[in-house]
Amino acid sequence: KQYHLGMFEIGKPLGKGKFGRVYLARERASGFVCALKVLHKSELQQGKVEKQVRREIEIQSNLAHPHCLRLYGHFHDSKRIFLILEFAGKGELYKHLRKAGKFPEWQAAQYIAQMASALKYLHKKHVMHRDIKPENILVGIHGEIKISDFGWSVHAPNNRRNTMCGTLDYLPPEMIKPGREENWYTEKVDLWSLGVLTYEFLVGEAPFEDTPVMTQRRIAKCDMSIPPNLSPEARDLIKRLLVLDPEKRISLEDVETHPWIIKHCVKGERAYNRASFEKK
Ligand SMILES: COc1cccc(-c2nc(Nc3cc(C)[nH]n3)cc3ccccc23)c1
Repeated sequence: KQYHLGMFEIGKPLGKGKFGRVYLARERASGFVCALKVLHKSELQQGKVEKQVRREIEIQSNLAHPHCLRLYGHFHDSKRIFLILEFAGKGELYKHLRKAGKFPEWQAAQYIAQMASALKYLHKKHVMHRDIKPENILVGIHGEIKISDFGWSVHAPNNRRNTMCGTLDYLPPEMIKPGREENWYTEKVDLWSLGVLTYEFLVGEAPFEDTPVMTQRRIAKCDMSIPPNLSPEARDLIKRLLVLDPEKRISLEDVETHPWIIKHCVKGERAYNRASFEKK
């Protein structure tokens, strides 16, 4: 389907990302509400990210999962590239996290269960995201989360060439330690980042947060401490995700059936608790 700007009614600007602005938009013909991300070709050239944007479009337009932000289509004019994206009504997760400071365990567990489901879907398609962090997660109108910004996602396995920018907090050891052997890494990098995300949801700051040099050193040694007020189940899951050896990290299937997730996410469990509560 061919799209062009005239097909859309542009609404309020939602915000500015790193390489573009995002507007609320509505397709005139269908009335369908979406988010229109406008990227300026000149800025992409300066930032040397055209390839990344092409990859983001290629990968994200082939994804269809409730917890991955949909890319419905794209088009361009002489100066700009337009991405027609799913609209997530409650905006950026990291703003909710900063406002709340940290999330209660039941909320964090629901988010991590949704992330595990999305990552399972991506990994089945041999796509690794490589940039899982609160800034790249949006919240839908029903409070469900959506992984967005697939700019760093690639087909696994991969040998990192392009330099990483932004925070180091979420990088796994195998992506920072210049290995003697080729630093080939797999989608298991997303498991490490899931562990960092779980920690940050529950503690309010990342486990290796420090100066850039210290962060790298602490990641390479998995030097972090889990505050005592976390439940034993939450601590256990974090420790099974933040493992230096990628092959020894807990699998996404085991994350989904982990006691911490079951305790907070299985409907039966909640209904059971409520039922037993009402009986008293
Ligand atoms: C930097 O702040 C930014 C940047 C870009 C978008 C938002 C934003 N986005 C969305 N939803 C979206 C965005 C996309 C690509 N799909 N759905 C909703 C919001 C609601 C309140 C404030 C802000 C919002 C913020």
